[in-house]
Amino acid sequence: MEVGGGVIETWLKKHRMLYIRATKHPLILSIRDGTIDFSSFKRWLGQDYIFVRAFVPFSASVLLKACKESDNSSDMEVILGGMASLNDEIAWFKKEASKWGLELSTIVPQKVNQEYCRFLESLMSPQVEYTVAITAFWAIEAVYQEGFALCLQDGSKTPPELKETCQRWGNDGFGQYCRSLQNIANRHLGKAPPDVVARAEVALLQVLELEVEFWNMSQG
Ligand SMILES: Cc1ncc(CN)c(N)n1
Repeated sequence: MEVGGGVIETWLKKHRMLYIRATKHPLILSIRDGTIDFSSFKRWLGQDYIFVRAFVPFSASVLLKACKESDNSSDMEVILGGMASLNDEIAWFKKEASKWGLELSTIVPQKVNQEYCRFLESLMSPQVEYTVAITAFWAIEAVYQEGFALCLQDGSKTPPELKETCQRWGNDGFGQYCRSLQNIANRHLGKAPPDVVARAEVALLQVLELEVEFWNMSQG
């Protein structure tokens, strides 16, 4: 439970407006207030399935970097735990898609999704430092955690059909996982040279921008 007072918290204050645009996007707010257009949800579901499939090899690359570059063996265990739940996540997408009558094999990735997947690929290069990759990895998970947790708060009017989706990323266990990733990122950022820290900040901003665009794309 170390979270607080690290580089990440400084950045979240500095880039607060962008962080809010990513975590409290109108699409998320429309889930929370029950006004969501289900065609937007279906578009998001199909596109996110493609994204998550690209996220798996990125996660594997972060795991590899952790094994090679981290001084703490628990980093590997935290990342491995996240990867194990990605296996479950892919199965969930398939089940959810069939519930909504979506044929996943026919879905074509939209331009923003392609850009996001290309960004993940760029981070998979061995030249990208573990500190930069783990910062992006944390941000990608944290944005979903924060956004979907909002839809589970008391007083939210999330439609019953979407509760399971919100639980997937908004649950407390996933919240704890994101805090563990944040602690790892903070620990590495705290001892990284300034050029690496600067690249990690750029990666964070890229994630946040892409997340906003991903929601925009889903909204149609
Ligand atoms: C676009 C996006 N961002 C983040 C997550 C959470 N892994 C996701 N599934 N999709």
